Amino acid sequence: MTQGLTVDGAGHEDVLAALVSDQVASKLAAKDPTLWGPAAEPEASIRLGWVDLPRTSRPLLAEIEALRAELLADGVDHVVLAGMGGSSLAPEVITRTAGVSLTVLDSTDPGVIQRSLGDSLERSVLVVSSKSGTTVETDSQRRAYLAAFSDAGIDGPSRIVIVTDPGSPLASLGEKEGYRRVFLADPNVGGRYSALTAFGLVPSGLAGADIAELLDDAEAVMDSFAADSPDNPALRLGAILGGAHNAGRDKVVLGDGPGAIVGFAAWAEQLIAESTGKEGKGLLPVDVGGSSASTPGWADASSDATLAAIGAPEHAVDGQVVTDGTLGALMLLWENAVAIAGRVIGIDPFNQPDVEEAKKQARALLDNPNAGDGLAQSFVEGAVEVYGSAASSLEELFGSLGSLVPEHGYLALQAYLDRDADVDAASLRDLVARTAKLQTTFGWGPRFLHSTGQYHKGGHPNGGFVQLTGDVASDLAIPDRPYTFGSLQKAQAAGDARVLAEGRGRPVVRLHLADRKGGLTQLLAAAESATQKG
Ligand SMILES: O=P(O)(O)OC[C@H]1O[C@](O)(CO)[C@@H](O)[C@@H]1O
Repeated sequence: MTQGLTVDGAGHEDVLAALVSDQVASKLAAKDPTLWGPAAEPEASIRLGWVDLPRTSRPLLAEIEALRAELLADGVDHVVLAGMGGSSLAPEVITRTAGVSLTVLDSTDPGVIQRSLGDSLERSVLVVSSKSGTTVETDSQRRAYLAAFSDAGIDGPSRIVIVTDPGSPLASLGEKEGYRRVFLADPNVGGRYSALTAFGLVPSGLAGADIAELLDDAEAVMDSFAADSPDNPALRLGAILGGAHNAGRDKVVLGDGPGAIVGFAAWAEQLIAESTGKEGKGLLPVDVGGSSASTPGWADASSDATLAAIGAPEHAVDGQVVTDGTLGALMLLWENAVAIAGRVIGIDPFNQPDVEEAKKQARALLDNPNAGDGLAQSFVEGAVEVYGSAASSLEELFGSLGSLVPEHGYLALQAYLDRDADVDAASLRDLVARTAKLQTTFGWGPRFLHSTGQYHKGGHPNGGFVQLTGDVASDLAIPDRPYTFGSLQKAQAAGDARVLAEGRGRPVVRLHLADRKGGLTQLLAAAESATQKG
């Protein structure tokens, strides 16, 4: 057993034996880019920097600590992070685990942005994190903060810290505009593998998390992942995940045990979905929140899912795998295991071929907003407008969602709303899963587009999609852009709906809340009633 880490689970011993005899673990530790076949080799050759980050990231620690001290000396102690997907999910879980405060802006909802701008601006530093330096959400948030700093008489550039890849447009902008600091991250690490690079460490360290301990915890298990042995926990987890996929279990249910690391599943979702969900294959991560006998998707999971607990589950289930340990150890474990599962599944775990399409559609819709999502209006019930459904009432709609997809398909709820003010939307997941008796995911848009979005478009073609959108009470301009946050959010939902429905032939239903609060109350009541009847 590796110190600080447990992987408890069995199965697919043949797959494990093949991985051992092919020396996959030692080759991965040596950054061998040939492990995923010739087509993946060029990408893999520039994406394996993550395997030894617990050692190579050490020099960053002193730099981050020095900047934190400087900011604190200036009275700046409120850290806000603008970043999507791999540029924010790791800092979110790291800071939550450490119990320190970090405001994560990974939304285009005008209410979310306005609330953040109104919170302690005079004490704020904005960390703008983007590997590509071109992500529209992140750039828009940077613009909004610069304008707000300027309006408040604060020197904006001195309050902006950049994390990006060398040579990106954001790197040059940061230098040109004289931002407080530009951290150049290791370019040989992709976004979803970047937890232990500057992308994970800078915002977390500035917010006060013990990032040295995080690296220590990861380093403590790193060498055990290089062993070509059936006892190697990463090899075992990779064999279970990949072997299960190839035997028809195309979903991984992530169930938090009591006291599990909060937010780990949201981080793992991106790693699993973006890495494996492509070419009509892959593992759909389903974050079910708990792991009790009454958690929909956990105890009642069927033969299409592998159950993976984060921490010991409340309700043990046959065939489950339990992963437990420190955050640093778990992150490195899952990164290794997903890369290994990618080899078993037969895909390139380091590309994300289907993500760009929805971005293109959203850009086109910003230029031509009247084009919409192409879904016809079905009916209006109270504050809810329904598009793309054959049902004639909300209760009927919730009662019939399961029939949208084939046996062992899945449903995805995608809420382009405010994840604090409209948090009740997340309760729909359990109700829908219970009624449809299908694995059901829930994601906040546009956040999920940079996470599970790749799987929904590129993975197994057996998903049905329910978008939730809402009227905006008070919109917010994006400085020097011809669109607002509200219109960007709308275009992102419509763009993704178009790619899913027209591009991929997947069923898409949209529920638009003309009044968010009232509409959500109606949706919950209708879903509850469909559950009772179902
Ligand atoms: O760091 P960036 O370049 O802003 O990208 C953010 C996220 O967007 C994606 O490219 C997907 O859209 C992810 O892979 C990445 O983590």
